[in-house]
Amino acid sequence: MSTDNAIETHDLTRRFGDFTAVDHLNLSVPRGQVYGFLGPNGCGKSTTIRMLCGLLLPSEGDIRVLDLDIPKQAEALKRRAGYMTQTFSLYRDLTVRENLEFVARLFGLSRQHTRQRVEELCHRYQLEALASQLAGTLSGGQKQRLALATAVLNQPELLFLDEPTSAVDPQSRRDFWDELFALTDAGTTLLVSTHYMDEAERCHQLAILQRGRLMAQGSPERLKADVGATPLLVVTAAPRKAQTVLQALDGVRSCAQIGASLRVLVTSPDQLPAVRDALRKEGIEGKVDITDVNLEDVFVAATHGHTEGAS
Ligand SMILES: Nc1ncnc2c1ncn2[C@@H]1O[C@H](COP(=O)(O)OP(=O)(O)OP(=O)(O)O)[C@@H](O)[C@H]1O
Repeated sequence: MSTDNAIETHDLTRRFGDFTAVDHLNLSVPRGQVYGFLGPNGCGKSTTIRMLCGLLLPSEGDIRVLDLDIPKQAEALKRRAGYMTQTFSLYRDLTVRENLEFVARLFGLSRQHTRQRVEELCHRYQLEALASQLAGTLSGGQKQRLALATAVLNQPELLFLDEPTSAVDPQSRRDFWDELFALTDAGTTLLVSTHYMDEAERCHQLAILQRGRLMAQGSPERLKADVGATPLLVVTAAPRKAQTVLQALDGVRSCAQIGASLRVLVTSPDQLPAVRDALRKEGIEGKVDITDVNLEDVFVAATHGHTEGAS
C-alpha cells in the first residue's frame, strides 16, 4: 500500500455472527485533510473507526494507518493518534483540569510539560474559567470542548472523531468545526463520522457508507459533479398531493417536502416536461425548475433512495 495516505484499507470487513457490519471497504484517506464518513445510523461508521484505531479486530482485510500495520502495531498507533467518541468518555467526578492531567499522566508527560500543555489547551478551548468545575456539570458544548482537548493532548498526527457534534447546538457545531480546521492547518489528519449533510459539506473528502458498503468516495464537489441525477424544485400550494403524484412517476428517484416546496430527484433533465405534465394532469398548479445539486442529492443517488436515519 502507498505511504502518501494517512489511512488505507483493503477489503476491510467485520462480521458479528452472520451479520456483516463492514463489507470489503477500500478507503484512502489523504494526510492533512478532513475526511468524512457519511451514512445513516447503523451503516458501520463506528465499527470501521474502531478497527482503524486497533480497538476491534477485523474479520478480513488489511489496514495501514500512519504507515503502521493495524491491528499488529496498534500500541505504536495509540501514541500518535487521538480518538473522540460520540459518548462522553471523561471522568464526571474529576474537574476539567484533573481530567486533562489524568490523560497527560497516561501519556507519560512530565509534571512541567503537563502544566504547560493543560494551560495551553484550557486557553485554546476556552476552558480556563471552567478549570475547577466537575466535568459532569458541564454543558454539552463545554463537554465537547474538553473531550477535544483531551483527544489532542498528545498532539496526535491523526484524530478520529466519531459523531463528535451529535449532542451540541448549531453554534457550538460551527465553533467546533473552526477548531477542526485549525488542527488541519497544523498538519493533523482528521477522520470524522457524521450524519449531518452540512458537516459532510465541510470535509475535503467524503466516503458515503450504506449497510457497511462504500457507495461513493471523493470531494463534495466531485461527488456533486458526478451525481448522475437532476434535482428539481417544485413550488406548489399542494406539496403533499404533488408528492403522491410524483412518487409514482417513472424516473423519479426521490421526492422530499422541504417547507412549502418539493425537492425531486430525477434520472435526467429530460424528465422535466414529464414532471410538469403529471402535475398538470392532476390539476396541481405549480412551478417546476432544475435546481443546484446538493450533498443530500448525492447521498440519495448513492444510496438508491434508502435514506433512513440520515438527516
Ligand atoms: N458488538 C457488536 N455485536 C453485534 N452487532 C454489532 C456490534 N457492534 C455493532 N454492531 C452492529 O453493526 C452495525 C453497524 O454499527 P455501527 O455502530 O458501526 O454503526 P454506525 O454507522 O456507527 O451507527 P451510529 O450512527 O448509530 O453509531 C449495526 O447494525 C450494529 O447493530
